[in-house]
Parts: sequence; C-alpha cells; structure tokens
Amino acid sequence: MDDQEAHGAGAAAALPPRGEGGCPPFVKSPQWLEALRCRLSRCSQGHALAFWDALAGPEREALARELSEAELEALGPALGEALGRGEAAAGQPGQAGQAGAVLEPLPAELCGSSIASDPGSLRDWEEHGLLQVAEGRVAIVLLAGGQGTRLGVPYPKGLYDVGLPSHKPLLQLQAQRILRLQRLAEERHGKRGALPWYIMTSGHTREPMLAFLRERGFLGLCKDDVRLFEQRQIPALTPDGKVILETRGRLARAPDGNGGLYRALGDSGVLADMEARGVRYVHAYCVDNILARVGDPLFLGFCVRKGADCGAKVVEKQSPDEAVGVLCLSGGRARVVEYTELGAEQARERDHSGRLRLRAGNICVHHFTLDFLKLVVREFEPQLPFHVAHKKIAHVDESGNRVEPTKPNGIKMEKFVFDVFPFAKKFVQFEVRREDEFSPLKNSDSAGVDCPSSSRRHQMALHYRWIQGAGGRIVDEQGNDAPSPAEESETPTICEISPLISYSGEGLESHVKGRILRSPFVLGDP
Ligand SMILES: O=c1ccn([C@@H]2O[C@H](COP(=O)(O)OP(=O)(O)OP(=O)(O)O)[C@@H](O)[C@H]2O)c(=O)[nH]1
Repeated sequence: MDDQEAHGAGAAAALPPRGEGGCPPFVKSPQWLEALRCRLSRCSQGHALAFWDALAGPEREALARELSEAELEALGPALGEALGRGEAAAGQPGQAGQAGAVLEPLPAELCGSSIASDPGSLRDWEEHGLLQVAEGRVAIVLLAGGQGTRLGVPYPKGLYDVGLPSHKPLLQLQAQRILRLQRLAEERHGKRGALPWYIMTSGHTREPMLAFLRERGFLGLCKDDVRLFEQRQIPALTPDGKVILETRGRLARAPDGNGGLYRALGDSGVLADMEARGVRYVHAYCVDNILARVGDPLFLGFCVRKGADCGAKVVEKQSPDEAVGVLCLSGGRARVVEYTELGAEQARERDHSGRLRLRAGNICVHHFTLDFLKLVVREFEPQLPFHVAHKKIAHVDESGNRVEPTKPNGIKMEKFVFDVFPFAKKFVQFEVRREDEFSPLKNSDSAGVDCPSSSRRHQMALHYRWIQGAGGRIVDEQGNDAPSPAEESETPTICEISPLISYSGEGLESHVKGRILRSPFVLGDP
C-alpha cells in the first residue's frame, strides 16, 4: 500500500528538477517563461498567467505544473467536438447524436437474467463465477473519483453512512461483501484466491479514503489486495474553451469522468499489476449503489460462459421518462444511450409484451476481460468522446477577487465508462431485479429520491425479504407482523444483516428459520 503514493496518474514528467532552496530553476529562467507564454498564446490561453507577476515561487511552480499537465492543445478541439455532438443530438431527437442510427434491444442470445433465466443455468453461472474467484482470476474495480456534488457532503461518498443500525459506511459494506464472496468461493471450490480491490480516486477523494482504510485496518481485507489509484483532473473551461482561474495561481479542475478509468488504469500501473497477478476478469462498479453485489459470481459466470469481452448489468426502466441511460445496439454495436439523447417517441415504444422496447437501464456494473481492457488502454482510449456538463465554477475576476457564480458559467468535461462498449467483440447484458441490486445515492434527503433515506430503506427491505425467504418472521413492538422497511411509517421496521453473514441471502436459515424476530433486528458481524 505504501507504494501507492508513487502511482498517481499523470505525473508531471516534463518538468525540470528543483534548484537550490527548493525553488525550481525554470521559474526563474526568462527563456522558459517565454516558451510557456508562447505555448499558451498559441492555444489562446494566455490569460492563465494574468497574475504570474504577483505569485510567490511555490505558487508559480504549482501553476506551471498544472499547465504542463493540462494537454491544453487538445482541450479546445475536444470541447468543440463535444458541443457539436450535443447540438446534433438536440437538433435531431431520437437520433442519439448519430444521424440515422436505429436503436435496437440486444438479441436474446446475448442476454441473461437473474429473474427469467432457468434455474439450471443460474446454478451453473454462479458456480463458474465462484470458480474464477477461487482461482484468483478476478479483480474488482471501484469507481470512486466522483465529486458527489448533488449529495453535497465535504467527504467522499464511499464514506457516507446512510443510517443503518450498524452505521457502516458504503465502503465498509462493499469490503465485507468482497470478504464474504471470497469465503463462498473457498467453501465451494476449496481454494482461497486473492480478490484484489482497485479503488479509483481523484484529487479530493483519495486522502480521506486512504486515511479511512488505514484507520479501519483495510476493513478486514488483506492490505496488499487493496490499492488506490488516481484518475486525472482536467481544467474546466468557459463555453468558448478558455481555462478558468479558480485562484490567481490555480486552475479550476475536475476529475475527467468515470471513463477516466481507462487512462488511469494504464498510467498508474494497475493494469500491469493485474496481469502480474494472473487476473483475467475485471468487475467494475460505482461507489454509490448500496445494493451493489460487488464481484457478483452469477454475472461473472454468465459473462465468462458466454465468452464475452465486455458486459453490463441492467434493470428494467420503470417509465419512458425515467432518467436512466439505456443499453442498446446501434449499427450492430452495443452502446448506452443517455435519456437526454433518446427521443420521446422512441422512449415510449413498447414491444409485443407491452414493456418498453428500449428498457435495459444501465446501472454501471460492468464486466471486462483483462485482454479487452488492455486493448482499450492501448488503442481505443483516445477515441473516447468527452461529454460536457454545464456547472457553476468559482473563479477570480480580472482584479483577482473571488467570484461565486449563481448560475452555470463553465463546463466540466468527462469521459464515460460505458463509451468503450462499441469496441467490444462480444457484448452481453444481464438483467437483475432493481429492488435487489440497485439503489443509487445521488442526492440529499431533501430530494426524496436516490438519497440516504431511500438507500437505507432499500437495503433494509432487501434484508427483510431475505429473512422471510429463510423462514424468519419479523414483528413489531406489539408482536404483529412488521411491514417491510420499504414502507414509510412513523415507526419503520428496522433490520440489517452483516454482509459477512450473507452475500445475497444465502446461509440465513440457521439464524432465523422458524424464529420470531423483533424489530429492530440486527445480525451483526460474526
Ligand atoms: O470523474 C468521475 C466521476 C464519477 N465517478 C464515479 O462514477 C459514479 C457515478 O458518478 P456520478 O456521475 O453520479 O457523479 P458523482 O458521484 O460525482 O455525483 P455528482 O457530482 O454528479 O452529484 C460514482 O461511483 C462516481 O464516484 C468517478 O469515479 N470519476
């Protein structure tokens, strides 16, 4: 773990070493400064040095580093391309930004389902997935570099406690699922394979996550199997492509989106590390889904049995206007079409069963072979498009005074993790029940949806169903059957099961079968 500090993405390789007194010699050199000014003016970013003369040595060094890392020449064209694509999509609803593209659901032979596939296949996929884990062929990648602006807490989402009785933060629930999965694989196949957890962080999430993991003894995982790696931060831009000074000596920057994963995997040495460990399959997921079945053996086994190089879990889209991207085929290639790109008519189309025709809602749980990831990092990453998000970006005005904008004034550019799907040779989709596997934490409670309360309720409702399924009965204070925790009530039913006891509902009979359990009921860590 201590070697992690050496693995940050995008080290400032091109900068000269420090001179005497800690002051970098290049900052004092008029030639160097002139070269920088020329470069900036060539890409219309000369204003980045507006306050240079007023900066102290270390501030100059920091700004020079940011500018040298920023790949400024590429930013303007990338923004132009992204804005052009956005306008095309807005002008032609239903064309998903690609004029004439016809969108189709994936054909049945590329689809599996935890709901509808036959029990024999489900058993086989799970066994096969567990075998891969037992053999140490699996790595887990957590996408945790987001800024969590909508949730609005000053620390990483992974450390958020949604208020379960145990008060375990999301990161701890996920670590415990990894431990349980390892145990299940060992029980089934007699071998304990390493199950490395690679956590992608960004500027503001890295230190708190690392500190938390250290404080809590890596949450029971083997320290060598937990590795943080950092994604890039790139400058925010004005709508006409100019970098923004957040302070007199610092650019406004933001993480480059969860699709920054691919570049970070290569730059940080994580891909090489996976290869050295004999990893063949990678399971990637988002930090903010409390129900995430981290490393799900069923999904894994399905993807491996199908010989897929890439796959995604989906849930059924609830209504035409639900704000979720849908997985579909476009020109024979898998892709996710954002809800903003899908025309209203296409979004409403139904098939013969009366369900939405394009209903495969993407939940950001993905399967990759290591070979596919290597190809992406080596060849395709530069082709991944940037997407734009219009945001309020604090900055300094011409006199250097701080301005907090009240409406969006700038653009953050992001790559998306799913934009590699079209490069897959064999792409598969696996449908799961939303209430079992998907409850995102995006907003604060005031929004009422995708918030801490809904995460807590959905997690406890799942555990309530597991208890009932295992033959237990939960009752309230008066001894009456307690309602599901999903139901809003003044005295909601409370129940929680440690992920160390059950990964997906298994192994609970000995704890609950035939028993009457009073809410609040907690099956804690063994
Ligand atoms: O640059 C990024 C952006 C997002 N992500 C990860 O992708 C997943 C989905 O991330 P979101 O797109 O929901 O963004 P967010 O969590 O940062 O929240 P907002 O600022 O939009 O409110 C989350 O797991 C997040 O950590 C990254 O890893 N890096």
